[in-house]
Amino acid sequence: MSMIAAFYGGKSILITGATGFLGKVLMEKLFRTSPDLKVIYILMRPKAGQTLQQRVFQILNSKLFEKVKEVCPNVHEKIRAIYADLNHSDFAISKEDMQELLSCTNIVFHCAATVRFDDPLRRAVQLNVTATQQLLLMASQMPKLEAFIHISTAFSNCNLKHIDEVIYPCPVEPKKIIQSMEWLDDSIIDEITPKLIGDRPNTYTYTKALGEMVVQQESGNLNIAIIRPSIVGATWQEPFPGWVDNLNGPSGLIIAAGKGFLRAIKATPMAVADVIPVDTVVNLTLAVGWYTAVHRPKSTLVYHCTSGNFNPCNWGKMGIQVLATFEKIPFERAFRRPYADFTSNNFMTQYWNAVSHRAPAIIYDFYLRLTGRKPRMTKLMNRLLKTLSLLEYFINRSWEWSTYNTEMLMSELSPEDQRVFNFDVRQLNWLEYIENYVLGIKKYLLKEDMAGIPEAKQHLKRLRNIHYLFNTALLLIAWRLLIARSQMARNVWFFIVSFCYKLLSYFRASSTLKV
Ligand SMILES: CCCCCCCCCCCCCCCCCCCCCCCC(=O)SCCNC(=O)CCNC(=O)[C@H](O)C(C)(C)COP(=O)(O)OP(=O)(O)OC[C@H]1O[C@@H](n2cnc3c(N)ncnc32)[C@H](O)[C@@H]1OP(=O)(O)O
Ligand SMILES: NC(=O)C1=CN([C@@H]2O[C@H](COP(=O)(O)OP(=O)(O)OC[C@H]3O[C@@H](n4cnc5c(N)ncnc54)[C@H](OP(=O)(O)O)[C@@H]3O)[C@@H](O)[C@H]2O)C=CC1
Repeated sequence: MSMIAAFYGGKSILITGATGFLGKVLMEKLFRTSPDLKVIYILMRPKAGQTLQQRVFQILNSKLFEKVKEVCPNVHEKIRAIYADLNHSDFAISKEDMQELLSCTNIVFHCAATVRFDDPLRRAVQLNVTATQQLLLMASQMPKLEAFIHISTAFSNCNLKHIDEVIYPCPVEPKKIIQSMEWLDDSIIDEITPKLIGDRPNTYTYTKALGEMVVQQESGNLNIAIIRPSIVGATWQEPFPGWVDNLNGPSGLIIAAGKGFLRAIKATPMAVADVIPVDTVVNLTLAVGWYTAVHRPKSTLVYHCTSGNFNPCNWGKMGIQVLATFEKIPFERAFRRPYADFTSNNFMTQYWNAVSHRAPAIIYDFYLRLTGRKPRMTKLMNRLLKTLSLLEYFINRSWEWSTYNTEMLMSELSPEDQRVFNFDVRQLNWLEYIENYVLGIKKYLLKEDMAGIPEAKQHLKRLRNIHYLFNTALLLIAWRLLIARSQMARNVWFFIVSFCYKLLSYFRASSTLKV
């Protein structure tokens, strides 16, 4: 019997960010392994014209929850969607709901965050720092609370090369940052942002570091732990391999490469691709929840959930395997044949951006205009280039994360828990994982049918022929222009033609002799 699964039985669990990538997998695993849990409260907001109930209905009826419905048929009754907007000072939770949350919650998993790299500092602080502070304040009023688990990121201290499982201080106190956001106007905030984030690449990593400081400072008597996952990727094993539902991290770029938009990328092939499957993060999170509540460590423990020092894979290997998978499982209606290369210097990056990204987009938009349609490729390409520039920082560096606490926890688990809540990435086969990841993107993100693979292959063959035809035509035009302008080119051309003619005559003569 799994001790961790038994621990969550009968518990009232509060999850923020339950509608996000990580939150959904966390809920799924909780229901599947502890179907006797009492209730999961999810703090959520209506979105895209959907009410809370419609959003919950959609999640529970998705493929991800198919197994849950077998083991926990009354799962609908065990989810309590509570209206909350973490951008509001008191989360805009009703009095009655707040009363219930405060009096019943046993465990809190705080997953909600803005993970955008380009968010203005004010927005990132509100969600990643102020909301964390407010949630901790709520937690301190929960008499039955056993553990508070805060999800951070392994990149919160990406300005360092070696990162320990400790909370590093930022130069300006989070409380001061929160206060200043209340009275500074947007233009001043924009001006001071580069100074505040210092040698971090964006407001996301900076505010996640501030969030950790808040957790440390406001922890009081709470049992708290922090989990720092690296780049969260598709599921490895559970509930099935390859599940993914958003474009963050590598997923968006895999689509861009598979559809033939992305042809070159500024990346260091030998840099470690510290991707971690989302189900591994969830297993560690649930194990940490159990350990924190049951063993009550004296201080706030930080757990790195990374793959690099257990089972490293680099971007070069990942890129090659992604491209190899496209051969077997191509995406439908590709713009160009998938082929991408890593470039290492700025000049080559600019060159490939002009030749392989911008020029084809301009030509295609010109074609769309000619055929009376609305041009869209240049806009799409500009977005892709913006995304590439934001991700560049992470694919040209390697980090070392120490994992003492994570290894300690692994050794504390019973063999059964090690199996049910497996977070040992030494067992991960990268080639298999990447293939399933690409397949998952095709099925669950692009919603493409596997029956369309022969047609997709046929389409790629047509694109290859168009490519050859285009290159040949280009070569001939260039050559024709050269001949018209240069005597030397004419001489070379005359030499080649007469040489070919002689070669042909020779073969013809020798074949006549044989007969
Ligand atoms: C040798 C051969 C080599 C061959 C190589 C070829 C294969 C390539 C495979 C290798 C892949 C390598 C990939 C490396 C990726 C590394 C990522 C590292 C990240 C580490 C970060 C730390 C981890 C974390 O803690 S946080 C989680 C990560 N967070 C993110 O990833 C967020 C990033 N996203 C953003 O910040 C924004 O969404 C942004 C700025 C990218 C776009 O903002 P914008 O306002 O312009 O657009 P949106 O409204 O958000 O969306 C508009 C449009 O774009 C689509 N989109 C959104 N995100 C992405 C994305 N990441 N990639 C592509 N497209 C994206 C979105 O769906 C919208 O589309 P619509 O059609 O308009 O709906
Ligand atoms: N994905 C990754 O690669 C990594 C993620 N992490 C961390 O993991 C956690 C989860 O990330 P992930 O699941 O990928 O992120 P998602 O963007 O998929 O999910 C974010 C969640 O936060 C919720 N949220 C955002 N703003 C608000 C708000 N104002 N009020 C209420 N809820 C809000 C979203 O709700 P809604 O659906 O309504 O928008 C959503 O449920 C984050 O803390 C992130 O920093 C760490 C390392 C890597």
